[in-house]
Amino acid sequence: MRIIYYDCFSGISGDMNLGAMVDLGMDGEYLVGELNKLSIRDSFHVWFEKQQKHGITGTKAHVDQLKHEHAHRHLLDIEEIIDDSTLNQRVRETAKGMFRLLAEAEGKVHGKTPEAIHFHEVGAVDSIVDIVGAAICFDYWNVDQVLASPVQVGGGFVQCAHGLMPVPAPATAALLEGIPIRSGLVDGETTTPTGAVILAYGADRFVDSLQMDVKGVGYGLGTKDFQIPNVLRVYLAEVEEGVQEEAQLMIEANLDDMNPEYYSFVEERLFDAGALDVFKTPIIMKKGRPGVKLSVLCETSNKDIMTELIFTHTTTLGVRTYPVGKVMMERKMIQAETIWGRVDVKVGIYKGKPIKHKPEYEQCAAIAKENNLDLIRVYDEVNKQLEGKYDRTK
Ligand SMILES: O=C([S-])c1cc(C(=O)S)c[n+]([C@@H]2O[C@H](COP(=O)(O)O)[C@@H](O)[C@H]2O)c1
Ligand code: NI
Repeated sequence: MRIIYYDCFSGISGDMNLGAMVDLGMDGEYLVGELNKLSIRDSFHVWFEKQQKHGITGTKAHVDQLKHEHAHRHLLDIEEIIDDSTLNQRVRETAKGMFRLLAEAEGKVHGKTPEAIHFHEVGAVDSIVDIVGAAICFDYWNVDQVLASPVQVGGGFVQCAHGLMPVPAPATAALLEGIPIRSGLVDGETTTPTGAVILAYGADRFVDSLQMDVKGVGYGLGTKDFQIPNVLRVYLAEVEEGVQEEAQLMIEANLDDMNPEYYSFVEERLFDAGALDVFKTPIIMKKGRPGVKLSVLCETSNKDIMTELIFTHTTTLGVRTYPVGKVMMERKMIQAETIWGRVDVKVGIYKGKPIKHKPEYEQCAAIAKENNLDLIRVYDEVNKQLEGKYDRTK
């Protein structure tokens, strides 16, 4: 499987992304030619330059604004600009999808609907170039999956049109919901709303570590200078199809003196903080005492927060930790149209072949309750609808 892996140790912004893509081998002239399909082509000049940061040679993308503008665009204005272009449909849909996500994040922050949002900085010409450019890049590389590392957001405060904003800026924080982030490596904004939306929309998965066969590496240089190299690294790589082995961590504690009511409380906290799994095993401890082994599977980088939660919310005085390899089948979601409505179905893919599927339990249970049916009948109907929809032998 061909992938692009975003290594966001110093975050991501729209121009760092464009620079990294050209550095990875995308023809800069092709990218500029595609961007010139926008009706606002006379308002910008995009060019690329090889530069160094901390001795790392990479590509700096320059987006010069040619006309002074005070345009405060709404989502509909931007959708119109994109639709008026001669860009291919996939690029137009991706770019509009990213702007909608951005508008939803801004809407959440400013208490407005996405349509009512008055984009200022994030709707300026350079943001349109960065986002449409990102859509052109995704279309150009046409990889099977886009993966990314946890995202460094930086720290401190940033000056923007709203005034001083905490880093990550609120729109960035809203866009990064559900995405693993790291903060505080530098005093400044390493990830902007535009960078965040590229990952929030474009990345299929976020992983701490990855086994890959690297085919190319590109560095996109940022504008600011930090103590760390302000660059975005991207890899073009092959990963083995069907199975993915990731290094994760198991944290365990044996408990024999805890109020049973505390378990669900700590479990909820652990899941909220990003635990990948939490489970309990009955055990017999010394002196014949019955107890419970609490096991928490998590990303290695979440060790401290998980340990703190276990120490704070259980009676244990210590935990055991050990690295585990987690082998995952590739998954894809498909839909089954049943007589009671649509049901999502997870398909497990091994070495490129779909070999099993599982209807989403919550949706089947809701249908069973609403229609006074037994669950087996609902599962049978979903399975019937999927017959011939995917071929297990291919
Ligand atoms: O323009 C708007 S509404 C805006 C909102 C926010 C919020 O977090 S809300 C933040 N910013 C800042 O503007 C610059 C530009 O970001 P790009 O993504 O266009 O590079 C950046 O510092 C944002 O934090 C703008
Ligand atoms: Ni804003």
